[in-house]
Amino acid sequence: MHPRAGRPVPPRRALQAGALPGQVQGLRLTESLLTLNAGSSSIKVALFAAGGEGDALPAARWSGQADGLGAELKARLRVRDAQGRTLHDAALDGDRRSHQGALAALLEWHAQQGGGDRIAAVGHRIVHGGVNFVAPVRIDDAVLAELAAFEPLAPLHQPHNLAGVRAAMKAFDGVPQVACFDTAFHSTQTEVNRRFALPRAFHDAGVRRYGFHGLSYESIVAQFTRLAPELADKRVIVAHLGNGASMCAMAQGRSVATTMSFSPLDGLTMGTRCGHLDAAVVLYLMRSRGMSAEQVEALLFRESGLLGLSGVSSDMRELEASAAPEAAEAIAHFIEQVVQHMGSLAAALRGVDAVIFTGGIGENASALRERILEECDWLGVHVDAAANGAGHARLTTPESPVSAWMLRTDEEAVIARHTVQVISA
Ligand SMILES: Nc1ncnc2c1ncn2[C@@H]1O[C@H](COP(=O)(O)OP(=O)(O)O)[C@@H](O)[C@H]1O
Ligand SMILES: CC(=O)OP(=O)(O)O
Ligand SMILES: [Mg+2]
Repeated sequence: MHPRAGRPVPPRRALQAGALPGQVQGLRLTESLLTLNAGSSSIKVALFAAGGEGDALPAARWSGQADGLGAELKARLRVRDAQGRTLHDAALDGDRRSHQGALAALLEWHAQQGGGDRIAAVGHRIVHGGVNFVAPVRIDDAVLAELAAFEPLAPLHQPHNLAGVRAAMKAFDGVPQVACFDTAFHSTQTEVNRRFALPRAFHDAGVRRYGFHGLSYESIVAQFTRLAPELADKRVIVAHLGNGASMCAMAQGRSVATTMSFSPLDGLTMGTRCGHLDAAVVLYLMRSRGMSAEQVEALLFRESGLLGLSGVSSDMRELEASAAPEAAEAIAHFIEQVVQHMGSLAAALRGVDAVIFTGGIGENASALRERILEECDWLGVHVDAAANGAGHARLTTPESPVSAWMLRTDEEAVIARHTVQVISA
């Protein structure tokens, strides 16, 4: 399947020692750059302006987020400045509720500003990098063609990621485009943890566990290294809980095991994805129910998870507000899966020193976080309900043997830093 499949992937530390997102060792941003991050229900775009003190990139001058994209949700586009003040806030209707429509709306808003920013580069989140892409890379036609081959493995992301590349190539003619991969962070895992128990030839052909949300995990490692350096160097489990959700076990800031695998379908219950599923269910659906590959894909990626369980919504805010018992059951399913995977990942690390929540749900749904933490009490995580409810960074009591934290992921800063490194190389 992949031409260079099977070649051992060299271990690499996701972040250079001492380099944190926002800091680029020995580099300086002299012109503006744009970052594009298409998630399964969102598009995030940020403009990093030229300047900054020393090697530090300034905070994004503005960041725009379109969320609630897709089927039944209320889509909105909001743009905020570096101080968090709202520059633009509008509902997205009709075609604008799609990823492409929302991106067009954002680029239009940017063009209307006429701020004279010369965009020196555009950095893109690309969800699937396969076997070959384990570091950020400048995009050309050959890279684009190779990345398009992964569209069937990440149907909710890769087509949007690559549409973003094409849109940016058109809007910013001749400007370098840089791909930053969700999968790259996990290239430090051992062969044992990257293998499915299939005949070896399949692994060599690229049928293996990749893992995703790597740019988010890099952001969390960098922030946690600043906040609690002694803990960041130990055994940490990060739960990235958003519309897509995964968890990662890390030792010394490097990925050891993660819940997503070949595609972003595996692991936890998600907004519209089923998470872990006995592969024989797929055979049954195709053989006994006569479903086509396209129908099975739609079922597992777009109609399952919280949406399928509740019949109400894929959006955690709507489920929390719903009185339907099915909505409560969907939330309970989500929590149970996080708790069970917490145990599994703690075993992968042979113990755990800290747990961190991030992502749209992990950062904002404090009542849900409290329920997860209570169920993890057996692991030595003793929740401080007041701190958790108040949205503090530290969520556990001072005596808790294992501490828990909430940190806001900043994939944009990671993309910006990688982009400066690639174009300066
Ligand atoms: N205040 C909140 N309370 C509960 N859930 C929230 C809140 N804010 C956002 N979320 C949930 O976060 C999820 C989106 O997460 P996000 O990480 O932004 O998405 P994506 O996976 O598309 O990047 C949605 O389920 C949304 O309901
Ligand atoms: C990989 C993935 O599921 O990403 P997101 O959570 O942004 O949809
Ligand atoms: Mg996301």
